[in-house]
Amino acid sequence: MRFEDWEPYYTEILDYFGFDRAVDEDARAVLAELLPRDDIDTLQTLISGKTTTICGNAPCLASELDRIEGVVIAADAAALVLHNAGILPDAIFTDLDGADDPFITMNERGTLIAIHAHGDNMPLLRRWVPRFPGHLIGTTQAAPLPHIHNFGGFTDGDRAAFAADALGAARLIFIGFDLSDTSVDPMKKGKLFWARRLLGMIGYDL
Ligand SMILES: Nc1ncnc2c1ncn2[C@@H]1O[C@H](COP(=O)(O)OP(=O)(O)OP(=O)(O)O)[C@@H](O)[C@H]1O
Ligand SMILES: Nc1nc2c(c(=O)[nH]1)N=C(CO)CN2
Repeated sequence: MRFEDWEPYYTEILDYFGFDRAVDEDARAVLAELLPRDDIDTLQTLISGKTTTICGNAPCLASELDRIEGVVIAADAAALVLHNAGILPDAIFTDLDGADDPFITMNERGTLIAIHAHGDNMPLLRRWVPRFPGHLIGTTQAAPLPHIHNFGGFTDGDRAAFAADALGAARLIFIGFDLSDTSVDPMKKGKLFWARRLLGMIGYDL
């Protein structure tokens, strides 16, 4: 998705949550400075033309692992559920608030980490980015830079779906998505509302 097409949704999201665009841009600069490489070609080769399963972190995830097909992308802490089940995801999309040491192990073993910069995760960027030894890309929800990508999408799960769609996945399968989850706090409820709305834009009514 071109940034001009994403920007009206981004502006609405900023208003909805009271986030500050300038701070997102500061985070983007921090990530651009910290990121040692851009493995977008690796991610594109992985996904292009393939069935891709996007794993969200709803409580139902563990019981839906038998639906996995093709390339496996985990949204943030969904990667830990996969790791505990002995499944190595091909990629993890994360703003790092669910990151834990197994992310490093998985990255060492070949999992590409797509690290998202936003106004509320600069300390996490500084703590985690230098620790990843393997394939990495950087993402932003603000305007992209040459090596910091914006495929559209907001939460880790829907951002992963937007990226897979943009990189030419043949078909997306969603597991671990419960966008009507009532067990979540009000902030998360708002994020899941946006995840549903944005996924609808690219043809997935969850
Ligand atoms: N019921 C759910 N609870 C949590 N995540 C869900 C749910 N349904 C779908 N997801 C997707 O799983 C992703 C990963 O969730 P997780 O709680 O690990 O990440 P998070 O970083 O805390 O979430 P967020 O991206 O909303 O900040 C979410 O970004 C969301 O897209
Ligand atoms: N500024 C800001 N941006 C975000 C945030 C967040 O908490 N703050 N969370 C996200 C993932 O859900 C995506 N983008």
